[in-house]
Amino acid sequence: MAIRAAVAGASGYAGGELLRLLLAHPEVEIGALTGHSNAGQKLGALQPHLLPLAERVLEPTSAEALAGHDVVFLALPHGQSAAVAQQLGDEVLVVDMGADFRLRSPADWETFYGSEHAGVWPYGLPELPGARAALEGARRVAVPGCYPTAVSLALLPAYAGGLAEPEAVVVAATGTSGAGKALKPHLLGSEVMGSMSPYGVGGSHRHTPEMIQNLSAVAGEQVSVSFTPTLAPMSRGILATCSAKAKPGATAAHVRAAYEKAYADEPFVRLLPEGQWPATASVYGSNAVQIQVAYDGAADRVIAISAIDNLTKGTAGGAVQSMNIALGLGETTGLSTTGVAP
Ligand SMILES: NC(=O)C1=CN([C@@H]2O[C@H](COP(=O)(O)OP(=O)(O)OC[C@H]3O[C@@H](n4cnc5c(N)ncnc54)[C@H](OP(=O)(O)O)[C@@H]3O)[C@@H](O)[C@H]2O)C=CC1
Ligand SMILES: CC(=O)N[C@@H](CCC(=O)OP(=O)(O)O)C(=O)O
Repeated sequence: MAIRAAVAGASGYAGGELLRLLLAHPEVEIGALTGHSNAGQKLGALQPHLLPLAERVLEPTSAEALAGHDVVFLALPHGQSAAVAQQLGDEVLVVDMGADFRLRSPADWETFYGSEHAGVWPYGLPELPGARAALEGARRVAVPGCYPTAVSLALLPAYAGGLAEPEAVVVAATGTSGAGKALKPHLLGSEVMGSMSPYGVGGSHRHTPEMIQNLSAVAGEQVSVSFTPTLAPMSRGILATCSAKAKPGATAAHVRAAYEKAYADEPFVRLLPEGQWPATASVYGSNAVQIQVAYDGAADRVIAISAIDNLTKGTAGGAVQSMNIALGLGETTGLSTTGVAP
């Protein structure tokens, strides 16, 4: 019997990408689709690339509209998920693509999001140690932020292998879809085209505590992350350049071996052959994470670079991968590592 899935926030970028993936998922039947200001509109007017769903009408987001499904995906702005989730019952799988249940520290939540902490759910980054076990049979899942996905996977083998000092420096470029569909003056075409610019500098980006949470758990010691996001003139993609000083005794061979071992059996993470470098174009529309690592002997630093599609592995693909694990389906069902090029 098909798994019936509802999508709240179906008019947004994350909801749209999720629906693209669910349309190709062999076990899923798409149920209710809800929106907010666009409730009452046909999906075809808002997500014209989703032709099979063009005639579907968005309902207002409510517990009644989302009732009667096996899975409810929440692709809502931060702070909106808890109130909806608590009305849905314990037996339904709720997959939250927002930030509300990602952070373990209430103090971090309050500092970076400025509201009351809603709680913590099993974290939907299966590649982290222990994460798959926590997701199996779960009925609540917090999908990671897009930057924390790219950065955590880039640095995981370095910290798990004890090869890097606990002071990471990350500079990452992202596409404009990361900011969602709502109108923002700094995201007008004329501001973004032909230019790259930093934002959220100096430890102020809300994904910083999530990266610290992930990397510290892997390293077994507190890791600091100096994170600088930049906006690039592309619709999708994240390229994260991450580095940390090497621990004494680390060599290029140790670093390569640690990365090969960490990702040998991961279906979506690909350590590229030496000499090849990740590119956002190579993972466009795919659930793949491309990674390359180098040891810079002159600076004695480990340099790890990852590329993901922020909307796919960075959000909707991670949500589907987590759903598959939670429901006992094959983890890769309905997901692809094949991108679109050129
Ligand atoms: N874009 C990305 O790359 C990523 C996004 N996410 C997360 O996914 C979630 C959605 O982001 P995204 O799709 O980019 O954002 P969008 O702005 O594109 O979409 C937001 C969605 O939420 C609905 N919505 C807006 N306000 C409310 C409200 N007050 N109550 C209920 N629904 C509301 C909108 O409905 P309507 O249009 O009808 O008003 C729309 O469907 C966010 O939490 C975001 O952090 C996570 C990782 C990456
Ligand atoms: C360009 C841009 O603004 N990108 C977003 C990406 C974050 C994101 O979408 O993730 P969550 O909202 O799920 O945490 C940002 O930096 O805030």
